[in-house]
Amino acid sequence: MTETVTATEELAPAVSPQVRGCPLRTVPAVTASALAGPSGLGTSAARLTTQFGPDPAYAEVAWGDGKASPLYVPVLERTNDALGAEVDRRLVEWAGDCGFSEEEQEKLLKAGFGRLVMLAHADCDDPDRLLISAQLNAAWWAADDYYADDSEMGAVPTRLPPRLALVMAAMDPVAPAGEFTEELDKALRGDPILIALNSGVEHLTKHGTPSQVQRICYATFAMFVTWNAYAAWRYTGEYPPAWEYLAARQHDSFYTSMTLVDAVGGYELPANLYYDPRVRLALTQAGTASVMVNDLFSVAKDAADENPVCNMVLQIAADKDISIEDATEITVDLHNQLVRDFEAGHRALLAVPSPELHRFLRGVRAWMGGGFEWHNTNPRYRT
Ligand SMILES: CC(C)=CCC/C(C)=C(\C)COP(=O)(O)OP(=O)(O)O
Repeated sequence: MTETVTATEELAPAVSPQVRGCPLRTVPAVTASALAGPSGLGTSAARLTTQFGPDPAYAEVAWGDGKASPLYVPVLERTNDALGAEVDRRLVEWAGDCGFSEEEQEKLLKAGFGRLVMLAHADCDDPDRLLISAQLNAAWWAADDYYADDSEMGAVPTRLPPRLALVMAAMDPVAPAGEFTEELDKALRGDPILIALNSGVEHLTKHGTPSQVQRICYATFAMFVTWNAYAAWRYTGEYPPAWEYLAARQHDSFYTSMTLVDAVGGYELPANLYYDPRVRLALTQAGTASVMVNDLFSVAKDAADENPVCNMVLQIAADKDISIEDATEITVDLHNQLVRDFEAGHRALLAVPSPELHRFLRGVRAWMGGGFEWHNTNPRYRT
């Protein structure tokens, strides 16, 4: 049984838990240490870092065209081009079976989601298990592009919520309901994205536990609430301030991808450890940091859409009326702080006697390193 740190034990002194008289549940002090100065669970870990020097698992790395400040990222743990190419080959074959056109299959191959998962899931050499992650990531990305973000690919803000409701039905089977089931099945078989998500979950079901499968479903459904918020913002043209976008982004992040770390690795982090507030915090830090990398690389693409896509750099530039370059620097700082907070939280969690937890957190760290490498070398983000 894991020791659980309660919110009240860990209240951050600099963050008021009272807003208009309502007590707020706050995060454990691992992150709060960054806001409130040295106190709490993460502090001794942070001191260890200063005492023994920098952790060699992380480095400051130049990115993009090299003009902005470096990103502090976990070092890449594994690269294996042949393995990445094999996962990509299987992924494209599967995409054809799902009904994606040849042109779409070619785009998929170019995006290199097989390479992404080869870089990110450094503890797995099995192309079939890696394929689970490639399928789900490719399908999430396809839903994001075709339904949510890309107007040229058919994304329409007012159509997004009902489309996402059908995606949920594709991932999490609806109970049989007589005559209504027939029409639902027809709809679920009529769209390659729905077929892909259904098939990706089915593949995961063969290798993962019921708890892992539902974990992935519910992380995806939480992500969809954020997508609906973006759709409302883009429809009304009333874009959110950076703080509100960042809060929403927490549930629309590579946290969703990281939910697959143990299933792909062939083990299970038990649910009560996975959802321990300290672990949850570390995972949200890692997921948000990784998606800040995505925002940094996507600025030009996101700004170019006829309904500009929400992006941390763009929101900060608009909020503060500053240049993209200055907003980029603020986003780099935010990213680097999130990674350092993850690093401190990870170190503190090494005290928990669970080999699965240690493997999982290392896997999450590797995911961050692989995700960065993929973005930094991917044609999708070249302007
Ligand atoms: C892989 C995954 C969880 C996808 C869901 C949405 C997501 C977090 C991204 C695709 C990344 O965000 P964004 O939509 O800004 O990505 P692109 O800039 O379009 O690559």
